[in-house]
Amino acid sequence: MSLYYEAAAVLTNTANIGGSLKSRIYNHKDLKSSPAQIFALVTEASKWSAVLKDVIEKCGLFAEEKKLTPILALLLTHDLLLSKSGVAASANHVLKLAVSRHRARLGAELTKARIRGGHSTLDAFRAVVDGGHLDRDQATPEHGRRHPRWVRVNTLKTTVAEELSTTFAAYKEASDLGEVLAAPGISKLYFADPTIPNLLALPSKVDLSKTQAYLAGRIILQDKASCFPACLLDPRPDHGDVIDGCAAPGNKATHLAAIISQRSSEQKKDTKVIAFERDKARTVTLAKMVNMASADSIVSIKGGSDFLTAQPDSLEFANVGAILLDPSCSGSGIVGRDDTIKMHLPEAMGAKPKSKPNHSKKRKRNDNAARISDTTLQLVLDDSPPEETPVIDNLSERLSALSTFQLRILTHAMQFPQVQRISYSTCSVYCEENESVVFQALCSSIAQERGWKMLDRGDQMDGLKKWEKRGVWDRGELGAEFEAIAERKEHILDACIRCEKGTADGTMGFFVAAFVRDEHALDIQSKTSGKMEQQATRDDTDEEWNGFSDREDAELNGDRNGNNVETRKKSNAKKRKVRGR
Ligand SMILES: C[S@@+](CC[C@H](N)C(=O)[O-])C[C@H]1O[C@@H](n2cnc3c(N)ncnc32)[C@H](O)[C@@H]1O
Repeated sequence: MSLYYEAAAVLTNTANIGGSLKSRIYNHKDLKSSPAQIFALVTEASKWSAVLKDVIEKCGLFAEEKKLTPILALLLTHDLLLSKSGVAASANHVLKLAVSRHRARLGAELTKARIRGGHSTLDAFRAVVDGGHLDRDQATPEHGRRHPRWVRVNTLKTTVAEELSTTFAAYKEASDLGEVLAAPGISKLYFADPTIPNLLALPSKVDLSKTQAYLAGRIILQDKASCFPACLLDPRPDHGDVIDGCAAPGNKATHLAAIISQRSSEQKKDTKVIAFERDKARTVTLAKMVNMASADSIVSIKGGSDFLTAQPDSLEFANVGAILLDPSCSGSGIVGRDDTIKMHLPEAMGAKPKSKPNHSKKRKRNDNAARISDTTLQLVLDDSPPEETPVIDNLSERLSALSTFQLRILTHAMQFPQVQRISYSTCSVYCEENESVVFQALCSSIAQERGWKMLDRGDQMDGLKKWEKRGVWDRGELGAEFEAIAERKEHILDACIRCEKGTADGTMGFFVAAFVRDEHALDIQSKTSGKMEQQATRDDTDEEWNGFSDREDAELNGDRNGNNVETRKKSNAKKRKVRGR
């Protein structure tokens, strides 16, 4: 099969592989042409498609060439007029003949388009197309405002200065985020984010997926809002280990690792991130990401493990002082991706295209990678793992189930005796999953008993303190169930942080809040546990010791404080009756 038939088959997805352009090409086992050649042909032709559609239609190609489909006509016309090596087929190949017969008329139409656009030469025209300036429509996503390509520099492996002088050496510094948002999608511009350290904003369509920095895990593609939780949690060496309760694909876990590593080395402490992930398949992605980010020595993965079954009193977590929770949510804040290619397909005058690509009926539910209409074909370029998949069906039912689960996981985290800080985040725009969960958690018996309160705005890291979008309450008067916090409502909302999608901030829709323990409550607890510990040790001397079981052996190995495991286990069991909701 020729290069053109194969490229058209990839675009119409006849092999039913689905997913992004890259996965359709690179996961296709039977291609005769080189995948790189097909990828280059499709992406180059898409850049020119707004011009070529016009050229082909004005030339009336379909009236004479009945065998050409719109996609084939576009790909062949591209190579005939714009590729240095011309159409990649033998001189008498049926496809080559179908377009080369019309070379003069097609060429004349391209010249007219060039002159109409005010480009003096084909090279000048090419520079404009390559710069992404041609098609405003192509540069602007459906939600109206452009979304930057956010890049977190992984300080476990490199520094911002090093990346600016290598990966981004050809990039110019923008004066503000607005300049990045207004620039054509593939412009070489960057803006260093003032809120989050080591974060850069680039124009939306800059493709970094083939750069050494991306392939080696020196840079991580992570939305600005998704960087808020680790910064708000602000883990310090004296907090001890940190749990990430819902970790895959691993953006926040690797971000935590980077922050911890920087601070531990400053203070020579050896802290780690314990990353829970319930889903086995997503655990594989998490492990890959942790490895790629060189975070293996800091992040310990508990794959296929439900955080809700983690025992707060277990010795394994005795050194845990902070927990990051980013549980499953409705995903309603997720922004549609901008890294798509769009092909404008030619039509015969007054007629529909002869061969329509695979229609949406055949698409899998929730497959956002490809969208097809009669005149345009749109495909996501590559498959970076999403943090969350948006809920589409039965939203109100799902919101109720999600918020129940979110509250459960948050109050579970509040039960860990040594934990001093918790961050709670969602990529949801709904109050039910955000402020409402925070209010309910603060009113829970465990929060009251353990002295959990909000991390006040004034105590948040500098960039987040200055962030203007704060919590909102759109559910009217607070009911009796919130009596315990009614007086502090505004104060609590001011401690919550929101990001809105489709604004000049360039973020997705997001929510994050952090909780800390009242110093007084911590004091009381440590005195109480000290007394209980002494009592438990006295009790233990009266009991017969039967040696360690396998599980206890494992726990012994995990006891980083070198304490007697039996003593600790028994005393822990007596310490407290944990109460959640
Ligand atoms: C929103 S995603 C987390 C994104 C991640 N924090 C990041 O930044 O890359 C939620 C993840 O939590 C996992 N999850 C949900 N409930 C869980 C539980 N009870 N215990 C552990 N993982 C859970 C889901 O499988 C999913 O991978």
